Amino acid sequence: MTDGREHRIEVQHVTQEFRGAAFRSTGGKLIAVNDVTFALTDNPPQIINLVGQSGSGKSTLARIILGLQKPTSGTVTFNGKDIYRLSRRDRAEFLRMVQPVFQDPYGIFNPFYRVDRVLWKPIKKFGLAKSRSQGLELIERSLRAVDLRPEDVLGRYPHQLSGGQRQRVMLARIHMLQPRFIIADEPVSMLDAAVRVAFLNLLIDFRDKYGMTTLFITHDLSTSYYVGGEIMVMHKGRIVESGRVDDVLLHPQHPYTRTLLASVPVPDPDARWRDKAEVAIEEEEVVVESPNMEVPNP
Ligand SMILES: Nc1ncnc2c1ncn2[C@@H]1O[C@H](COP(=O)(O)OP(=O)(O)OP(=O)(O)O)[C@@H](O)[C@H]1O
Repeated sequence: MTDGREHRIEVQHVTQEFRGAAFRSTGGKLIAVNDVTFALTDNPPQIINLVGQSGSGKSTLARIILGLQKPTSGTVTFNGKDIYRLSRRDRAEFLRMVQPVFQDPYGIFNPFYRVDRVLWKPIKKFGLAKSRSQGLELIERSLRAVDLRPEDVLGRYPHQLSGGQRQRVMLARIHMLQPRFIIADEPVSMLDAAVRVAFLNLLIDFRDKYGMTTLFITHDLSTSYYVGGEIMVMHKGRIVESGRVDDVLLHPQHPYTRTLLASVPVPDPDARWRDKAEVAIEEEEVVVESPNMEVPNP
């Protein structure tokens, strides 16, 4: 649970270059992330969308923020400390407080083990329970919090669950850990529309009930429109436009944002999806008082 203080991730002038023969046409290197600066805070908690087409650098940036890939230059700090130079103790705190959700968590599940293992691991690693029965109680509570019935999940192997159930198990894990930040990289792109909405509602719930801030990475503008909040548009490694979702999507300023919007397929005439999107944005306007991102002009 939150300790009442503000937690902050600062991404400052982060650049990631990749070098290799594959990039011969661009001088032997590719700048996947180009001088990106912004801050995430859990005060107030919110969902910040990071959108851009395939190859724009979103996943690379996510990996850098998660501490999985040290950038070529620039820094990422968590509560003021460089995440690539943390002490053992601070790193343990960072690993608990900043949790990933990936496109398909299948890679995180070992196909030879029951899914229970993914839920027991954080309990052991972070000492979340004093006894087996307390651990089981925590697991069951977290599964129910993400609308999964423990009896439908526990004791099963990953392939025996649907993609939506596997993603919810990852959210149950997050519910147990109560991190301050979720870095969600295309978490719903493999889910069908109904399951997708349910997953997005849980992220919104996590923000409202537990004060978690999510960096929500997607190439799909309609999901950004649904979750609302803030949005950053990424193009060729740079953040080219940012602001509130409704402002940016309804009144795009940057030509790339306009192109992205123009490439959105005509929406499915599913009136419920549309209605919910509008309601979500109206609610956002009440909940979020001020933007908490600082993004430089391109
Ligand atoms: N390890 C790597 N080595 C070389 N090039 C890489 C590496 N990782 C990513 N890239 C390149 O960096 C660019 C940005 O990739 P990245 O995966 O961050 O984009 P993305 O916006 O997340 O795209 P997608 O939505 O398709 O995942 C791409 O051109 C990609 O090919």
